[in-house]
Amino acid sequence: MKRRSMSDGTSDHDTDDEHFEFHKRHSSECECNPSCSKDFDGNDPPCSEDDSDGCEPSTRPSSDDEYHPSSGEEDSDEYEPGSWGSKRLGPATKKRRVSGESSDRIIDDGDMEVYSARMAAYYELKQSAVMNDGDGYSDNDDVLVMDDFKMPANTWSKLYPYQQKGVKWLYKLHKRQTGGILGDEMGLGKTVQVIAFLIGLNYSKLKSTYRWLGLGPSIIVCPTTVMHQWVRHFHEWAPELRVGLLHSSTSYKGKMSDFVQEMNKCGGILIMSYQGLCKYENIFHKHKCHYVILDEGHKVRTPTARMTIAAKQFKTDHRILLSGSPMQNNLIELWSLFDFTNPGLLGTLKIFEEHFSKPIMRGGYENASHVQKETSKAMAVTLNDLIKPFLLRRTKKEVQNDICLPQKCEQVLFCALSEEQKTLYKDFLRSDRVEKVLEKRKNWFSDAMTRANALIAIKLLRDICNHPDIYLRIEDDTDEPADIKDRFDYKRSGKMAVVSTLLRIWKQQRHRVLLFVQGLKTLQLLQYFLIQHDYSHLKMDGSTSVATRQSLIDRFNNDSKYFVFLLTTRVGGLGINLTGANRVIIFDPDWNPATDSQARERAWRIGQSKDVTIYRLLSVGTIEEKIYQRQIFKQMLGNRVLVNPRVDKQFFRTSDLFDLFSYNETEIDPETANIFDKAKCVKGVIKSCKEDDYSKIFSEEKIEEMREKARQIAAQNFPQEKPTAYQKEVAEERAEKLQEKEKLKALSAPDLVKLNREKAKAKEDPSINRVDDKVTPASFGEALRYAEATSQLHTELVQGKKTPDVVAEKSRELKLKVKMKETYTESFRKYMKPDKKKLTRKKTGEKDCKVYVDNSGAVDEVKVEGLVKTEIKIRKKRKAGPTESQEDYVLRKLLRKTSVSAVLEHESVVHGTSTSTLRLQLEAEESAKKSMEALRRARLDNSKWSI
Ligand SMILES: Nc1ncnc2c1ncn2[C@@H]1O[C@H](COP(=O)(O)OP(=O)(O)OP(=O)(O)O)[C@@H](O)[C@H]1O
Repeated sequence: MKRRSMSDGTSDHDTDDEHFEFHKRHSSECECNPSCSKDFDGNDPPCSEDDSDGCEPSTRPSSDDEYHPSSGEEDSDEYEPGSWGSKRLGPATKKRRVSGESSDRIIDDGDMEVYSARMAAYYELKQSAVMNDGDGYSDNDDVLVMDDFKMPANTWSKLYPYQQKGVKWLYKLHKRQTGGILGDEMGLGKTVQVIAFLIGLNYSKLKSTYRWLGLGPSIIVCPTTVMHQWVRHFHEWAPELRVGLLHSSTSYKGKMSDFVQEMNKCGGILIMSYQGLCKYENIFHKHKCHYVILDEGHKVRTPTARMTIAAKQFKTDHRILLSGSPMQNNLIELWSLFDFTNPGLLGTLKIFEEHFSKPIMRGGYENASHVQKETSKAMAVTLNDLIKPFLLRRTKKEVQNDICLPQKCEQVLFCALSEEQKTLYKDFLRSDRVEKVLEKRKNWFSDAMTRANALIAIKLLRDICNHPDIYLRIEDDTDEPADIKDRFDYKRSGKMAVVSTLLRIWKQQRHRVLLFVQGLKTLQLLQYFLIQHDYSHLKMDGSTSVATRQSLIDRFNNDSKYFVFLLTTRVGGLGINLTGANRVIIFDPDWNPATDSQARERAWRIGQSKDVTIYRLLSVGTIEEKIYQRQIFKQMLGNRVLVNPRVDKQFFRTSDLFDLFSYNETEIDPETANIFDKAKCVKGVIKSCKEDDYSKIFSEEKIEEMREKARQIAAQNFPQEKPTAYQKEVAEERAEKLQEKEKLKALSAPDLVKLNREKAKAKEDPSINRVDDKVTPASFGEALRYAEATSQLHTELVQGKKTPDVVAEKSRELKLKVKMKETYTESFRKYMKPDKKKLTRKKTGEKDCKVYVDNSGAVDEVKVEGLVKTEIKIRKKRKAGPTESQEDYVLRKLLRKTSVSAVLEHESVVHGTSTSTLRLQLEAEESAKKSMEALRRARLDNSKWSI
């Protein structure tokens, strides 16, 4: 049998695929290596795809920790030949990069020459008036934030109020010489808060316990993909700080040990990747540093992983961890994060596991006794109280008043398998491979071989769910035919057929899409599909070189010609800003709920101006449903500890292997929808809107484009010497709209937020309306009617049907009525409702074109057939039909025309279910007290305890 070769050092490490290949090649019985510890939920093996350095040692989950992290990591620490020693930037390149001319790549300050040139350019700019950028602050103004902690006023003023609170919180930790977790939801500006805090430290010149004045040398560890984003943020917010990359893409030219020393001496900031932690640990552990900040710090959630151990070795008094998803799979992970920031706070791992992790987890199962449930709750309350001072977490909902984000709608789509997939799925479940796994199901978790076999079997089931080709190509093990791209048939996959419908509609609606997938092979097939359909797209996975990732991101965000960004969840899902898109598809679920949430948050974050819709696709009745259910379990567990420990939540019972290796063909009623019976589940067909409610089908731009086309045809067929008042009005309106669009494009993120806030305010207060450029107390409806009536009077004046005097008199009357806020009378109505226009259809002679002309002879409306599939009728003001949003329209189409059988609202699944339990508080509290006592003892014994 021929095998496809393993990926080389620079390939994607973000998929299960290599892992699978590894098993296939190294196993005997079912070709699986029993020593591999990747657990049932997709945890990391030593050979894990995410960890090219082999940072992760074997970690064996205990049976109680049924759900462990999935291999979270995203990338290889790609090596560019000749870096460190030989990579040189020509002076021209340097100059261009420093001056910020069109350059794809962001360059760090590793090379002293580059830094000096950047500083020279910066000071030159600062001298000029440009730097007094209208904030109302001069460069010398500062703000006394608290105690002696100061900050330049123009930085402080740019922070949102909740961010200012975040900076104060960081300073409080600093004063107490303790660490903490900044756990704000993704996209709320954790990076910005940390940089502002560091600017403050630098600016305040406070004395530290060590020899540094202000800010000393600091280290930021982050995912490889966002290293350049950090550099960019520093250059924007703290241009004077020297920031170097401890990575092959740095501009430094010498040995890395010299580089670390140089940066340490000059108090610079080193940015490095998690892979770098293992690679360079011997170098940076020699130096003491002021601050160590772990961005996406949940990466150190596995206590025994090498990168976790390396992170905990830094010589520093101040440790900050940033993570939008601090708890992902279980409580041990939370322990590991606090063990980095506040060593000893949660006792030893053993004590924590026994007294917190297990009881809280057990009480979460559906079959837990009342005592277990109450104990779980009491322990969660205790744990929540313990960590509260060291964890700051704000959700987007909580700070909505500050940031005014547009709406987000997140749905789970249950897609049926295609007939071919169903056959493959059922055959596989009946195969020897599955039988062997199930034979040993009693001890499957403790037996490495069975666990590994189960993992492979699950992987294959997931492959079938994605597309038969992925599975068949592995099973047949034939060479990839050259014409696979052309022969590829997406319809053989139920989910891909749904993607096809979604993309078709979204293309019409002019939305832009992030398409996230887990595996490389699925990614490849989806790319074939995009090419076949001529959808312009970009792609990013682990094989994309680190240095070009940021420029790809920028390209997508800034160039609307790209319709789809195809990404692997692990590479594209972490830390980056992709606000250019407003539609997200998560093609297959990850065991780790945070992986999918992180992906979705790339679009719904500060800087997004449009409403965002997210679709998670699940193959109904299959393993994917089970994975999703476990995601919810984990998410509820996280909420119990981090959000509200007092709330009862209905969890699941522990799983049986049979449960995972089963297939429920009932497509109409997905199991998940039944479990979360209180969640909003849309089954069947949504009430339809009027077919001609085109605003739901086409984007505003598209409709405007069609209108324009119609106008052009009308103008050709009915040339008029003078434009009518209506036409003038329309032209003016159009010009205004265009201007507004241009303005919006030029707005910065905070200005956009400000604008959104004003709009939201105006929506809330219907009494604020502008008539004749004055704010009137009239209701919006009245103001509109007034505007219509005035416009009608004006038309009649132009047509010579009324004299100027009469029009002026009537206008005055109208104005008066609006101002007096009267309900409109008969006489008023007379003006408001102009006679119905008698429309006559005229033959234009041009094919596919109908023009309607009103009785005054003016072209009222043009209908162009064939321009788009459906006839477009754009009448003036149509009475609003049943309000169907674009999302409802899409769902209706999916339910009617594709294999989607049901839709669940994700948020209502996570937050909406509850069951009442008997309260056995006394026993629970007693148990909680005992655990606290054990923890106290553990703390005393723990030599690491430092607070
Ligand atoms: N006060 C602000 N003014 C302008 N832009 C801001 C501000 N705060 C945040 N942003 C912008 O919001 C976006 C998200 O910020 P950032 O990347 O820091 O979020 P995050 O919380 O670190 O997200 P994640 O958890 O996904 O990494 C960035 O583009 C950032 O520039």
